[in-house]
This record gives sequence, structure tokens and C-alpha cells, in this order.
Amino acid sequence: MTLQVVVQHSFKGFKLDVAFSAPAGVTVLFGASGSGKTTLVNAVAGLLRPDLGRIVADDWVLLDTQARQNLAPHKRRIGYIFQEGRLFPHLSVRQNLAYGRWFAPRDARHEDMARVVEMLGIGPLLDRRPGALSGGEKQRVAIGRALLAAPKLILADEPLAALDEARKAEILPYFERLRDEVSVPILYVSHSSAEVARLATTVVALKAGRVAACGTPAQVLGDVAAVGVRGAASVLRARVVAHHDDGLTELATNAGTLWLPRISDTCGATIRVRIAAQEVILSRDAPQGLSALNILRGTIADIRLGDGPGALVTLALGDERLSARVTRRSVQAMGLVIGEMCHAIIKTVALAPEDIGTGYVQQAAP
Ligand SMILES: Nc1ncnc2c1ncn2[C@@H]1O[C@H](COP(=O)(O)OP(=O)(O)OP(=O)(O)O)[C@@H](O)[C@H]1O
Repeated sequence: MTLQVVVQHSFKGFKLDVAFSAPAGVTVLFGASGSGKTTLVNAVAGLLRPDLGRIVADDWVLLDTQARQNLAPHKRRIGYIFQEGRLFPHLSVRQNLAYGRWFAPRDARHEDMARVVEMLGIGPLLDRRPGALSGGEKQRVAIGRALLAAPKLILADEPLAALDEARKAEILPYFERLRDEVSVPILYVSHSSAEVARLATTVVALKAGRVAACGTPAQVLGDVAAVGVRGAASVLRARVVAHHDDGLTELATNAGTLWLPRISDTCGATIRVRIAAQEVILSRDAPQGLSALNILRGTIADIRLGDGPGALVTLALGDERLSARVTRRSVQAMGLVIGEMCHAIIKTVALAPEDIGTGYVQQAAP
């Protein structure tokens, strides 16, 4: 299962020129305002006919301008999940779900309503109208409706942007299940580095209409050219070792042991941990008498200077990479040089639940 996208389109003063290919799972389109995400999404949805393009989800050709193929939007078999849910207010949840199913061709109605209802935990909501649902519940129903249309591709356009942090935390696990349990490619638009780290199988970072980087969350979020020094983060693979009585969870990573405030994942689970570069400080010598529990030792693998006073220093720790955002002045004052040993210090409380992704992890955790 792959997603192949080639789109070129010019507006006055803006040119979109992107090409990427992504494996099964969630492909996150990530970029600042004006980078071209909506234009690309419109081309995928069939709302914009690009000057040149080829968009194929697995073997399903949505658009091929050279072969003069251009499926009408309603024939593209795309399941949409928008920011605001867009459920029909006069229909019950059950009827909203049935409406999605109505769009599925008869021979493609394999997605079983009962399974979708169970996966999304919306059984108790079936007889309610959308007006009586919370924002998070509405989004779960919207996911169900999209799935039941037997889509060839799911397009999720900033689906969490309108939700507060608590609702986001409620919905993200359902997107993780969608990624891991349903074999439909998902194109997911987001501004949020935390969502990228948790959900993405592949990240396509857009900048001024072009692909600035394409790869795993760890590769793209650590790429200064794509996200800048200020936006840089690391994504480590980890295994939950133990939940301790003092409220901390212990993780094993190839970079060393990490401690963080208790999370709900079970012992043995493999997870992803996003660590914002600005939460990491560096020390040449082994720090002593510090309150921080997370002190990792590695070799300086890269130093990138930003446009402003910042710099990104990346340490190699085992086969993992951990980046710290420091000042250029500190790089000089500390005499940081590629190849030398350095210690990274991460505050335990800097590792927040929204930075922890459950389920699919690109490579095995230790
Ligand atoms: N119909 C149009 N005519 C002319 N220019 C357009 C049109 N649609 C978009 N643009 C321009 O194309 C560029 C990319 O816009 P687009 O909406 O795709 O960005 P975006 O990454 O989705 O931004 P946001 O996150 O703010 O939605 C912008 O400079 C915008 O002004």
C-alpha cells in the first residue's frame, strides 16, 4: 500500500511543485501557513485541477494529467475528516454513520459497522444527535463515518485543530488505532510537531510550495532546513520498563534510561517519545547534584547554526539522535566540537503525555 503524489501548479506569485511517495500508514503534510498544504489537499480531493499531476493511492488512480485521467471528487473514494467534524445536525449518530456507508460501493462494504463502533468507542452515542456530543465525540463519529464509506484514502485536514488539549489527548489514540488497524492510507495535515511525532509513518515537510524534507518523524523533525532550529525535536523509540510508586514511569531506549511522569501505556509496550530540542541542555562534564533525572551521554554528531542566535547540537547516543537547542555563544564558550563526548540533560516534567505515541514504531525498541 503506497501513496504517490506528484503535483505542480502555479498561482500568481506562488508555485507548488511537490513529489513524494509514502508507504502505508499516516503521511503527515507538515508546514507553516502558506506553504501549500491546502492547495495540495484540494488537488488530492479533486477541487483543484493542477497544471500537472499524478496522484495514486495503492492502485487507485485519482489523477493522472498526462493520461488525461481526472476522477470527479465524488468518485475519488476519499473519506474526509475535517477540523469541525461536519456531521449532519438533524441526523442521529447512527444515521450519520449509515450515511457514510451509503457512499461505499455495494461490493466494498466490508468495514463492519459494529467493528467501527467498537474501535471508536461510540456505542453509547448512537442514538444522540451531534448537538448533544462533545467536540471529541463528534470527531470520533466523523472518523467512523469516513471509514464506513470504504475509502481508498482518508484525508484528515487538521482534524484536531479546533479541540483543546484534553480533547486532543482523547482523540489521538483513535488515530493511532486507525493507523495500526485499518489498511487505508491516511493523508493528515497538521501544524503540530507533537502530532507529527505521535502519528506519522512518513512526514512530508512543505516549505514555500516545495518538499523541504520527507522521511520518518525523527529524520524530519531533526532537520534544521525543514523545521528550523526553533522547531527541532527528537523522536526516540522506547519500551515501557516499569511504573514506580513515586509516580514515575521508567523507559528503556537505545540512548539510555528515561524517566517521565507516569503514562498509561502498559509495561512492555513500545512507544515513541518526542523531546523538543529546547527542553535539552548540554554539559561537557558529567553533571552532579542536579535535580534532573534524565542525563544521557553521547558523541556530538552535528552542529547547525541557525539564522539567529540559536544553534542545534545533535548527539549520537547508540543508534538514536538527540538534539539540543542552545545559543551559538554556548557552542563557542563550551568549545563544542563534532566527535567529542557531551551530556544531555532533560527535565523529567518536560516529557508530557502529548509527546508520547503508542503503537506503531518504525524500528524495534530495545
Ligand atoms: N486560488 C488561489 N489563487 C491565488 N493564490 C492562491 C490561491 N489559493 C492559494 N493561493 C496562494 O498559494 C499559497 C499557498 O496557500 P495554501 O492555502 O495552499 O497554504 P497552506 O499551507 O494551506 O496555509 P494554511 O496553513 O494557512 O492553510 C499562498 O501564498 C496563497 O496565497
